Amino acid sequence: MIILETKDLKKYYGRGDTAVHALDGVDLQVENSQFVAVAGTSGSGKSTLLHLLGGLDRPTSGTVTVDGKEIFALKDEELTIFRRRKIGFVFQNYNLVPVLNVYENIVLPIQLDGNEPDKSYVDQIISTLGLESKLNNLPNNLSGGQQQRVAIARALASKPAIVLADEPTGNLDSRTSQDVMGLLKVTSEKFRQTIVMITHNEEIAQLADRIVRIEDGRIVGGARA
Ligand SMILES: Nc1ncnc2c1ncn2[C@@H]1O[C@H](COP(=O)(O)OP(=O)(O)OP(=O)(O)O)[C@@H](O)[C@H]1O
Repeated sequence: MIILETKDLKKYYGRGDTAVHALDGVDLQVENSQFVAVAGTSGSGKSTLLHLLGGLDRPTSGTVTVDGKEIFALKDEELTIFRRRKIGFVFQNYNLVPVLNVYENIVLPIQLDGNEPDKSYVDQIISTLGLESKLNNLPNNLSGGQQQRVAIARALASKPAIVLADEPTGNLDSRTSQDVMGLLKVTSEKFRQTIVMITHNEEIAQLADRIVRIEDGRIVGGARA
């Protein structure tokens, strides 16, 4: 089943002759429970693509369909709710709330949506990511790799349709990067979680199930599921 699809997706910054064609007609399909890396050099359009897949920005033209819903047909408020329910984000700089402990951070998006966490599912995620002994810690007392594991747990906990990861190992040393990548792969398999990760690092990209290559705002390899 296709869980994520873009059609002729374009994002231009500016107008006329000086416009930057950050994305220039992207057609992409991602199968449910796949772990996909989007790889490309700096300025190729990776962040622009990820922002559009997550509904954080609107395209110049084209569509993004997540779990059967064309997201840019939604009004801003509807899109905010859809994003909270259907998309988990993992950022390079973790984006944890410093005054909340690890457990509170993990269940925060579920509570913000007015729901109770599925305790057994959250417990499975916590144990898979090896965070059982850290649940009462504040993020500042954790290493970078541990903080990123918390961010991954938070992204997974609400069972989103897709997890979008923006250079998730960008702030980590190479050994910790390998650990975090291994955990992303394990969680994708164990929880049948679709993950789309952007990276400029070829070694990191190689650990995904599939590599989509982007150059100058166009997909040049791996576009089809
Ligand atoms: N807000 C903006 N205004 C104007 N141009 C932009 C804006 N955001 C991105 N761009 C341009 O769009 C192109 C694609 O940028 P994008 O950030 O998507 O690339 P990237 O592959 O994520 O790069 P990096 O790996 O360096 O983060 C680049 O030429 C960039 O300069």
